[in-house]
Amino acid sequence: MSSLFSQQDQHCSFQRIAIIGMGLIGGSMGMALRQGNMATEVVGCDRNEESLALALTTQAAHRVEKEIARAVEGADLIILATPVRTYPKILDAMKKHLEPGAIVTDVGSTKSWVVQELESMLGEKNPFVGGHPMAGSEKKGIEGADRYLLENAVYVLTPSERTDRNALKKVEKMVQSLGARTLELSPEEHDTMVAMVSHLPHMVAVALVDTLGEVTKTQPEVTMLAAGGFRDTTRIAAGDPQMWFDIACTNRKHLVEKIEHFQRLLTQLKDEIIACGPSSSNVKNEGLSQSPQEPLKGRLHRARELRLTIPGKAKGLLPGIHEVVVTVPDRPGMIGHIARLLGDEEVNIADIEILRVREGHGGTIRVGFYKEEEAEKALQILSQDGIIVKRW
Ligand SMILES: NC(=O)c1ccc[n+]([C@@H]2O[C@H](COP(=O)([O-])OP(=O)(O)OC[C@H]3O[C@@H](n4cnc5c(N)ncnc54)[C@H](O)[C@@H]3O)[C@@H](O)[C@H]2O)c1
Ligand SMILES: O=C(O)C(=O)C[C@]1(C(=O)O)C=C[C@@H](O)C=C1
Repeated sequence: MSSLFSQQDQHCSFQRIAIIGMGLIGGSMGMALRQGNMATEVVGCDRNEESLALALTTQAAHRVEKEIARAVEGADLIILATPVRTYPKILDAMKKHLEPGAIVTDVGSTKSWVVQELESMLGEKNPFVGGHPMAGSEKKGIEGADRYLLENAVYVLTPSERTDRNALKKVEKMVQSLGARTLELSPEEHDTMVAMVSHLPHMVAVALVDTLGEVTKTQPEVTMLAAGGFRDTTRIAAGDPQMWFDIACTNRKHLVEKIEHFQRLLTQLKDEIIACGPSSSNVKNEGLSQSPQEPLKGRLHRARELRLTIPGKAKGLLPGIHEVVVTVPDRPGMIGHIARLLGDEEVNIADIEILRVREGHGGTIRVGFYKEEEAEKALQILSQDGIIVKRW
C-alpha cells in the first residue's frame, strides 16, 4: 500500500470527458470538471431525462446525451458513476463506440469485482483505472450534487497488475483537479478497508433503524425521543437502496467478515453490561483482581479516546486539518467577513462547515487549515476583530 497523498496538479486536460450517471457523484464531478476547465467538453449521460436537464442548468455538463453510444463518441475519458452492478450492461452498450485508447474509470464503492469485470470486458483496446471518492452523502441524484463535494476528499485509485501507468497518471491528475487527494491501494486492500469504515457502518445503521421499526410496532411514540444520538448514527441508512444492495453484493466477503467481528464485540459488550448490573457499584472487590465494572469502563474509555483521534469533520482520511471554531451572530455576510479577514492576511482556508445554526442567535462555524501555524494565525486575527473563536 502506498500511503502517500499526492499533491494537486492542474496541468492536465482531456478533449472530451463523458460521465455515465449524472447523479450525486457524477453530477458533482461534472460541475467541478466543467467549471475547472479539465476538458474541452464534458458530456453527461443518464437514463433519467430530468437529471439530464438539471445537468445542463447546473453546468455539470456542456452537452447531455441519453444514449450511451453517443455520449462516449470521441471521448478520451469515460467516468462510470452509476451503481456498480449496472457497469457490465453499460460497458456492453459502449464498447463498440469507444475510441481506441480512451480511458475508462469509475467511482464505484467496491473495487475487486469491478476491476476484474471491467478489465476483462475492456481487453487491451481501452485501459481501465478503478477509483472511489471517499466522500458523498445519503442524498440521491443530481439534486444533491455539489461542485465542492470532493474537495479535500480522499480519492482512492486501485491499479492492478494490468493497469496502464500512463492512464493511471492521467486519471490521478483529473482527480487532483477536483481538489481531492489520491491514494493508491490494491482493489483488495480497498475493499477490506472500506468494508470497515463505510459498508459495516451502513449496515449497522440499517439494523438500528430496523430495530426501531420493530419497537415502534408496540411503542409508536419512541421515535419522538430520537435526538442527536439516533439521528447521527443512522443518517446514512437513508442512502439509496439500489446502490447499497450493489455494494453489499460485490463486497460480500469483507463485509461479512466485518459484521462477524462486530457481532463478537457486541456480544462482549452485552456481557460486560450484564456483569456491571445495578448492585455492582456496591460490590466490594472481594479477592477479585478486577471489579465487574472494569471491562465496560475500559471499553468506553478506549472508544472515546480512539474516536477523539479521528480528524473532526474531515472528509475521508485527511492527514490532519487544523481547525478553529467560530461562534458568529446571526447577521448577513458573517461568513464573507471571516473569509475576508483571513484572506487579507493570506491565511488560506482549507475547509469550512456550518456546525449549528441557531435561528435568531447565530451559529457555529468550523474553519479548517492545512497548517498548524495558519490555524494559530486565524485564531489571532479573528479574536482581534472581536469574534468568539477557539481551537478545536
Ligand atoms: N453516494 C455516495 O455517497 C457515494 C460516494 C462515493 C461513491 N459512490 C458510488 O458512486 C456511484 C453513483 O452513486 P450516486 O450516489 O451518485 O448515485 P445516484 O443515484 O445519485 O446517481 C446515479 C445516477 O445513475 C443513473 N443511472 C443508473 N443506472 C443507469 C444506467 N443503466 N444508465 C444510465 N444512467 C443510469 C441514475 O439515473 C442516477 O442519475 C455508485 O457506484 C456508488 O457506489 C457513491
Ligand atoms: O454519507 C457520507 O457522508 C459519505 O461520505 C458516504 C460514504 C461513506 O460511507 O463514507 C458512502 C459510500 C461511499 O462509497 C463513500 C462515502
